[in-house]
Amino acid sequence: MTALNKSIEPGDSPDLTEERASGTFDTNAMAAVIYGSDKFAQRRREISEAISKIPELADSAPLPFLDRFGKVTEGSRKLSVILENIDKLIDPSSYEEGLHLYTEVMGMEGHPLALHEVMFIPALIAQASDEQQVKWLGRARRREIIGCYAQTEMGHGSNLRALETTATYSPETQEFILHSPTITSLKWWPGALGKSANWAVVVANLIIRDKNYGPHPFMVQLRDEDSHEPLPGITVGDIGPKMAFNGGDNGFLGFRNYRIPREYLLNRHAKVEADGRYVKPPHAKINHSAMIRVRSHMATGQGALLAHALVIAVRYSAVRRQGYLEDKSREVKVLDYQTQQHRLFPSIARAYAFIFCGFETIRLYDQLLIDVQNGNTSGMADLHALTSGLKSVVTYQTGEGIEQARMACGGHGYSMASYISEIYGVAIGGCTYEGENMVMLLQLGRYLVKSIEMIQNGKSRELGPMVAYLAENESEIDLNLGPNEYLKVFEYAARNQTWRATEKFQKLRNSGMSNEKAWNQASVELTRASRLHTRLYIMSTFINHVGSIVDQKVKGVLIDLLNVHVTYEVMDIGIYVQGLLSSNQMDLIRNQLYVSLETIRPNAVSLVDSFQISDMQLRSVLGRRDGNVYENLFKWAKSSPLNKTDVLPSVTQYLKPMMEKSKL
Ligand SMILES: CCCCC/C=C\C/C=C\C/C=C\C/C=C\C/C=C/C(=O)SCCNC(=O)CCNC(=O)[C@H](O)C(C)(C)COP(=O)(O)OP(=O)(O)OC[C@H]1O[C@@H](n2cnc3c(N)ncnc32)[C@H](O)[C@@H]1OP(=O)(O)O
Ligand SMILES: Cc1cc2nc3c(=O)[nH]c(=O)nc-3n(C[C@H](O)[C@H](O)[C@H](O)COP(=O)(O)OP(=O)(O)OC[C@H]3O[C@@H](n4cnc5c(N)ncnc54)[C@H](O)[C@@H]3O)c2cc1C
Repeated sequence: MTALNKSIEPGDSPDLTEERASGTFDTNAMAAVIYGSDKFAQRRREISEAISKIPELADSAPLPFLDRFGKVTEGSRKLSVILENIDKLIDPSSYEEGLHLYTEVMGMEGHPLALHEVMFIPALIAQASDEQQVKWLGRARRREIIGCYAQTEMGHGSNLRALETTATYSPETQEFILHSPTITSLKWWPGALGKSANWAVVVANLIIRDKNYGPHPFMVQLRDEDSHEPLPGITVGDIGPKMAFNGGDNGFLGFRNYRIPREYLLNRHAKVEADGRYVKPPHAKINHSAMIRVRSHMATGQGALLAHALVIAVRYSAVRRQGYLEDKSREVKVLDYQTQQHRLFPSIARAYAFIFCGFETIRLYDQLLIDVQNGNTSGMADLHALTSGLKSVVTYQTGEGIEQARMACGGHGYSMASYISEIYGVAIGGCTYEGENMVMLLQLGRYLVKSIEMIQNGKSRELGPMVAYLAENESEIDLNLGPNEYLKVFEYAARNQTWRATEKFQKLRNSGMSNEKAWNQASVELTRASRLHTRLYIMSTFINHVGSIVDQKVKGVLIDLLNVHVTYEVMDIGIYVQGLLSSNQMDLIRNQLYVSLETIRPNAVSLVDSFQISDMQLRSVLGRRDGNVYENLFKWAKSSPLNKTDVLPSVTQYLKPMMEKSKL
């Protein structure tokens, strides 16, 4: 009989082999569910295999031992090896295959093409006219040029209306004149802007005859295509080291009356005619589309980051032995402690939930893109609200889950040999980029308040399907019936909190307070409503996705995981359901959670193996597939540059003289 867990190999740690043997489902079948199809899951494995056969694609040293300069150079070196071999590795027309290739080889510390693929090309697809796409999209896709997305400034990121960079139209020359009037107007943060990109989509205020038409996207050449030197009128550079992404060159950019042709305004939606006449776009916020796209992809992206940390922590917890349970003759795997399971298993459930929820959100985005290209912008507000809440909740919970995974690895979790701190730094960047989380929760809050106002005005029937529950009355809850009942508990919590927050806002406003002040004083309550609404969406997409799975063994274990999810989530929001659930019912749910942790235990390693993240991609000594942690930890430490010599120059120069002096 072939093993159900496809990861068992001779030479593996017996502890991990034992875990893999206890798995009740085929990990390849689960990978097919995680990656959307058996075909793509298989392609991922083939690509990883092909990568492993090209030694130049491996890191030249463990990345944590490289300095900033080394990391940036390493990214570019590997990129050139990828591009030499690309036809051997992937189908270059497949975006997903490309993403897997980059993730595996380049890792998560940033590289020159990250923003080119994630924002620059998508911005051209969504915002450039057909003619402009002929001019630039092919060049970008062939990587003749490297692009980035330059919107945020030193002084303003969240409040786009206050951006200071101007693009003033000159009808005489039919050019836009880009200018950075102040220090705070310098573009600041855009990935790959500092040293790599030679072109950028720049967001600047469009000014025609002294009238400001607000932020618009412009295609701007930054550097000479031969020498790569910045063009006259451009000041550009790297913003320095960051919490993570240190292989990337987030940059600054300033313009000194820098001229670009009229045709360089990305004009699929808004146009400026030769005489300076402005043609309005079909929706005022259409220029935000590149952000909506990334936010739509963030649930799967963050789910994958959480998965990385959990692969490390769960595998390590199955080989780490510390303390005793009943058998005093052998120390126990730390994964057998209930506290360890409680720390890790709800996060496994969340990683799966984020990935499944991401599928649905990407589907909604792809549909919106088609609709918008056909002139129908009616779905924009709904998706904006949904993705604003979603990016905020998944990034925050991913950060929480990764930090718990680090602590679950004890002291070795704190070492860069675990690589968890790098994953953490990358993940929590998501709490800030693509809209600071509080700001985005408040965007969803606006939408929820408007929904309540529709109900108050007798327009419940006009509510979209995702907010229809706000108009319902609560019903009795029978918690023995399974996940759908837990969904009702969440609906109760989200509905109650949304009404309370809205009523607080309205009461303050009706008391004579200005709209803005009332909004500010209700804003913490509003963000709470947004989080509950979003967690309800995540739970409902998880339930729907599991319902659609055909493989019965895979479905069985996902139902077990869903039980971990729904019971953990409801316990976590206990304060919001006090009016609905009795203390006996809360005790019942708590016990169901503990039972579900035990149920999932034999499948824990197989569930994380199913993410099929190769050792190369994981870059973690603790998370190695074979579980041979200790000998490799020692090897890793010995490879530290500090260990190249037994006596460091700093000792000879400073410590020795100090000790000698003290002897006198
Ligand atoms: C396959 C792709 C992979 C994706 C990545 C996946 C995983 C990540 C892993 C690795 C990633 C690697 C690299 C990427 C790393 C970093 C990239 C980062 C890039 C950036 O950060 S780019 C800069 C992002 N900046 C922001 O997000 C700014 C945030 N601020 C805003 O968006 C806006 O200012 C605002 C808060 C939305 C407000 O907008 P504003 O124009 O001022 O509007 P208001 O006047 O306040 O509101 C008016 C009205 O308009 C509605 N509105 C706003 N936006 C939209 C929209 N997009 N669509 C529809 N409607 C919108 C708003 O709701 C208001 O409506 P009302 O009816 O209430 O009036
Ligand atoms: C890793 C990384 C990569 C990035 N990549 C890019 C990129 O490629 N291109 C690009 O253009 N930008 C990029 N950015 C910039 C990023 O988009 C912004 O930093 C982000 O949008 C937040 O804006 P801010 O920095 O102005 O934060 P601020 O708005 O200054 O936030 C500071 C605090 O103020 C609060 N706050 C602000 N406004 C409000 C409000 N209205 N109500 C309540 N609270 C508020 C926030 O909640 C936060 O607590 C990147 C940032 C990072 C960290």
